Amino acid sequence: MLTSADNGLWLAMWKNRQSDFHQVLVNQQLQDHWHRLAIPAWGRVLVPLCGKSNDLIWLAEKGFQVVGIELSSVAVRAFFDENKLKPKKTRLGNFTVWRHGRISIFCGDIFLLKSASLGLIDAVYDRAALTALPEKIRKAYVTKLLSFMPLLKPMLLLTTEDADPMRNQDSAALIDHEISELYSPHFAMQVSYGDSYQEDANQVTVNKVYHMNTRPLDT
Ligand SMILES: C[S@@+](CC[C@H](N)C(=O)[O-])C[C@H]1O[C@@H](n2cnc3c(N)ncnc32)[C@H](O)[C@@H]1O
Repeated sequence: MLTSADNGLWLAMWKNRQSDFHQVLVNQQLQDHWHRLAIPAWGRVLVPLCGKSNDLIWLAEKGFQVVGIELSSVAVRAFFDENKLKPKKTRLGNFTVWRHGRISIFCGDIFLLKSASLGLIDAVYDRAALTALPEKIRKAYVTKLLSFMPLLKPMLLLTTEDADPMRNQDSAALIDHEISELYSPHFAMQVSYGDSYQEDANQVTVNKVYHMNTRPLDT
C-alpha cells in the first residue's frame, strides 16, 4: 500500500499550526482562470490535498459540488470551524467524510482512497498539491488522480517552480519538464499564467497556472 513518506511531517505541521502555505484570501489565479475549464454549473470538482483552503468556499459559492481530500483532521476541523459551518461526519473505510452543503472533505491519505468511494468528478483543482508531494511519488499521485476519472476531465494546476537557470527570462511561459512528463501523455496543456520573482541571488521562482484538457486547447 503506497503512502507518502511525508505523512507524519504534514500531520505534525498541522498539529503545531505550521501552515504558512495557507492563503487567507481565495486564490486569485483560481478566480481568474477557472472559467476557462467550462465546467457545467452543477459539476463536481475535486480538490486534492485541500488543507483548509478557502478556495473550497469560492467553488461552492459558484454552485459546484466540491470534494476535498485532506490527510489532517486538524486541517479539516479548522476549515469548518473557521467558516462557522457545522458538518456531518460519516465513516467510509479508511476515511472520515465531513459534509456541509455542497462541500465534502474526505479526511485520510489520498493514496488509500478508492475511486468507487469518491464517486464521479467533473474537474480537478490542484493548488500546491502535486508540488507538496515528494518528487518520487508524484507519478503515483497522477496515476491516482487518473483513477478518479475513467473519462479524463479538465484540470487547473497551480505550481510554484524553480526557474530553469538557463532560461530565467522565459521560464514563466514554459511547460516545466516534469509537468510535461507527468501529464502530457494524458492531457493537452498550456501555461495560462506565469509570474516570476528573484528568490535570492541564485534562484528565480515561478508561479504558474496550467490549464489541462482532453482536447486541443485554444491559444
Ligand atoms: C501545501 S499544502 C496545500 C493545501 C491547499 N491545497 C492550499 O492551497 O492551501 C498540502 C496539503 O496536502 C496535505 N497532504 C499531504 N499529503 C497528503 C496525502 N497523502 N493525502 C491527503 N492529503 C495530504 C497536507 O496535510 C497539506 O494540507
